[in-house]
Amino acid sequence: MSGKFISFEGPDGAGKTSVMRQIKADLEEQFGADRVMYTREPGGNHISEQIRRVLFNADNTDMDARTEALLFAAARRQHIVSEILPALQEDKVILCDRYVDSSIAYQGAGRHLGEQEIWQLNQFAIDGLLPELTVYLDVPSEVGLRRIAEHRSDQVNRLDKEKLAFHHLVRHSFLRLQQAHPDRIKLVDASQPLAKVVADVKQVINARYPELFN
Ligand SMILES: Nc1ncnc2c1ncn2[C@@H]1O[C@H](COP(=O)(O)OP(=O)(O)OP(=O)(O)O)[C@@H](O)[C@H]1O
Ligand SMILES: Cc1cn([C@H]2C[C@H](O)[C@@H](COP(=O)(O)O)O2)c(=O)[nH]c1=O
Repeated sequence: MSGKFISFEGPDGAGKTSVMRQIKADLEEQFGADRVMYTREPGGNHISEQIRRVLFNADNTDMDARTEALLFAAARRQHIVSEILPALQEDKVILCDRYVDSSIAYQGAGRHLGEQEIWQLNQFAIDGLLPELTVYLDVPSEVGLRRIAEHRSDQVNRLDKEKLAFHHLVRHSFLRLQQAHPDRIKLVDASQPLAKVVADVKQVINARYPELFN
């Protein structure tokens, strides 16, 4: 098995955490815990986790949109260097909760900074590193936000609190990204029951990496 970089994307409440938990457990059963790494953006190491706290602090209502975009890119850079590159060197399967597509959708479209501008900004951070496979969990914004409101109201972050119009812009940006990069980004209908979503995600991963979930 050689290193594999798989990212998971989706609007808030799409079910990434729930799906990735199951995918990680099943891969660990197949290959052993030391061959699989779950990690998340922004975060995954002590520097990026500090940036995460600044980004999601509900008191930071006056944060400028470009500041926000730069902080996400900075957290991404550190995460690549501290987590992703070493895990690739160690031939692990990397399950990464969000990556550059989230910045394009949330900051580029949601914050009106421009998708191309955010892509350009992030080139310095990612230095050419893209996942081989991105699983995009698609769910209508209303459904995702309802799930969060019903089950996770204690953990609502600064971005979850944005208005519905913001979340619509984010989702449609993800859909455009998927259409522009159909080889890398695979769409899974995440409005289905969780077990079916997990089964569909496994199928998508297996299609790219036949040795996984065979
Ligand atoms: N397919 C599903 N059907 C119904 N409920 C679901 C489904 N997937 C996840 N949920 C529930 O929706 C809520 C949000 O799920 P989860 O935390 O996995 O989403 P997420 O994409 O990681 O969210 P966020 O982007 O905000 O971190 C949880 O309470 C979870 O139990
Ligand atoms: C990487 C990244 C994330 N975001 C947003 C998307 C979500 O609202 C939060 C992350 O929370 P989650 O529980 O980990 O899904 O941050 C963003 O706006 N831009 C980014 O680049």
